[in-house]
Amino acid sequence: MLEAVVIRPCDMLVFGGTGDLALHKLLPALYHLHRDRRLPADMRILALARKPLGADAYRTLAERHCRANVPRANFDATTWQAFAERIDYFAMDASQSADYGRLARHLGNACQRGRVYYLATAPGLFEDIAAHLANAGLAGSDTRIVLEKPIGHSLESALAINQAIGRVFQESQVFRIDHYLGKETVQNLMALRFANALFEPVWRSGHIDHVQISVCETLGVENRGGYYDKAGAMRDMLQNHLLQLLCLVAMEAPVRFDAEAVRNEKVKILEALKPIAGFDVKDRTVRGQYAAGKIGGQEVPAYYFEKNVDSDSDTETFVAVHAEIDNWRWAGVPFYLRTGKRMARKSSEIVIQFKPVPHRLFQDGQANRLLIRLQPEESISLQLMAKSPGKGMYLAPVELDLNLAHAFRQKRRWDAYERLLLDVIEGDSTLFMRRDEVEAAWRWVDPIIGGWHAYYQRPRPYPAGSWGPEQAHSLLEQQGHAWHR
Ligand SMILES: NC(=O)C1=CN([C@@H]2O[C@H](COP(=O)(O)OP(=O)(O)OC[C@H]3O[C@@H](n4cnc5c(N)ncnc54)[C@H](OP(=O)(O)O)[C@@H]3O)[C@@H](O)[C@H]2O)C=CC1
Ligand SMILES: O=C1O[C@H](COP(=O)(O)O)[C@@H](O)[C@H](O)[C@H]1O
Repeated sequence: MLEAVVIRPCDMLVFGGTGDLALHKLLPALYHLHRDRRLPADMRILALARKPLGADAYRTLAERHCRANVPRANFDATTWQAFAERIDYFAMDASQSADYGRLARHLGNACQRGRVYYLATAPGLFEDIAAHLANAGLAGSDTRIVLEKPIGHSLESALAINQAIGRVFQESQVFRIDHYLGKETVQNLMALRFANALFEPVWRSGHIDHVQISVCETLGVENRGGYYDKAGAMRDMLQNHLLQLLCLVAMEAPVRFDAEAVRNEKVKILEALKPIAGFDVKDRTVRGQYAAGKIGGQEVPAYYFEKNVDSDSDTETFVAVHAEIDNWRWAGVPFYLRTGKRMARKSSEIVIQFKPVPHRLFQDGQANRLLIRLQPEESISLQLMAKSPGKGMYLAPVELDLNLAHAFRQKRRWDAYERLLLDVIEGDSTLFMRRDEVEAAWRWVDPIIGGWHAYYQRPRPYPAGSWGPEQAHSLLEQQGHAWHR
């Protein structure tokens, strides 16, 4: 079992402090934790990036983004002032070793304190940052490092990053973050499966017809075109978030709820994924790219007109995969995964479609369905068949609803990053990806990307505001299934 290393008092250094992630997600999450008195009282936050900014200018930038990203009712000037006193900024080029000497001098006595390094930068910088921190004597046993996804862009690059990080930090100091694991409903999926006796007997191929995991966004690539055009939906979303969701649906019950036990079970699922390579790639995957269309009544441009995107780009903004898990529990059960940008509605959900009853007594019966909704609202509902009132046995589906926001309405819903940042500070890596998980995920994804190149086909266009390319529907129709709406 991993020992959680207590590193208080500790500071947090955010590489990429001027970036989209730091300003939109990390600082608002830290603000909320500060407001709820969850942060160590003397914890300082040092944002790092190349942009030459003074600490005050950075605090002004941070305040603007926190005001925009924290619900109005939770933001007040007094709390902000106290939070802002924790924040400092240091301009440096993270790829230059000389800048780490300057950083050590800037930290001064704070060098004696524990530190969390949050790498909110492109993965291309991870190896340099780890090596330079070590050379500058800034990577002792009282430090932790948080790596944002995607870890690399292929198995080879992920191995190189993991090795470089492993040369400097013990695995127990490394936190590979996947913010989907911090979402309440995702953790509720584990509670549902492993704290209720009801589901386990039917949670298997004998009773489950198929599983759908969909993460549909209405957003385009916003101001992240430069990064996204090199990544695409497969590396940006499916390799990490969707495969993590699949693991939580499919894994065996861990013997304990701790980092090693949970991650041991997840990695078994990733290793049991049936390889998709060669010709199978054509039959079992669909890639798409959004064309011009309308979202919420507004005209939006095609992907290749987005800022910092190549005008001839063949990057996919949509991907759908028919996956299978080669183990006793799941043999023969299709797992359909789908994610895309600029789709008809923001909706992230997991659908567990049960098989029909073995012998039909009534005319109009439908098989049961469990719907786990992550976004926009969090809910879990089980569709059952019930008799419609009146004469005759006429059946209709009814929902047994667990509205989580309503059930726990007295409690503030935490953003995923709040929960995960606190876990890092407290040294709990249960909801973070272990090195072998990341590598197993790339081992499965790489041949699919390889197949796309080998049997080259441009991504199928789909109008912005639709549910993806037609071929994504055929992928399920071939098996007698359809995407849940
Ligand atoms: N944005 C999001 O919602 C999410 C992002 N992620 C991941 O987080 C990471 C960062 O994403 P995002 O914030 O969107 O990216 P951005 O491009 O918005 O930010 C990159 C940051 O890195 C800094 N940076 C770049 N090069 C250097 C350098 N040589 N030295 C020091 N700082 C540098 C930039 O500042 P400057 O140019 O001033 O140096 C900037 O602060 C990516 O890996 C992404 O996949 C993960 C989940 C969600
Ligand atoms: O990691 C990422 O996630 C977001 C979607 O996150 P969500 O919590 O809003 O569902 C996605 O937009 C982004 O491209 C990706 O890098």
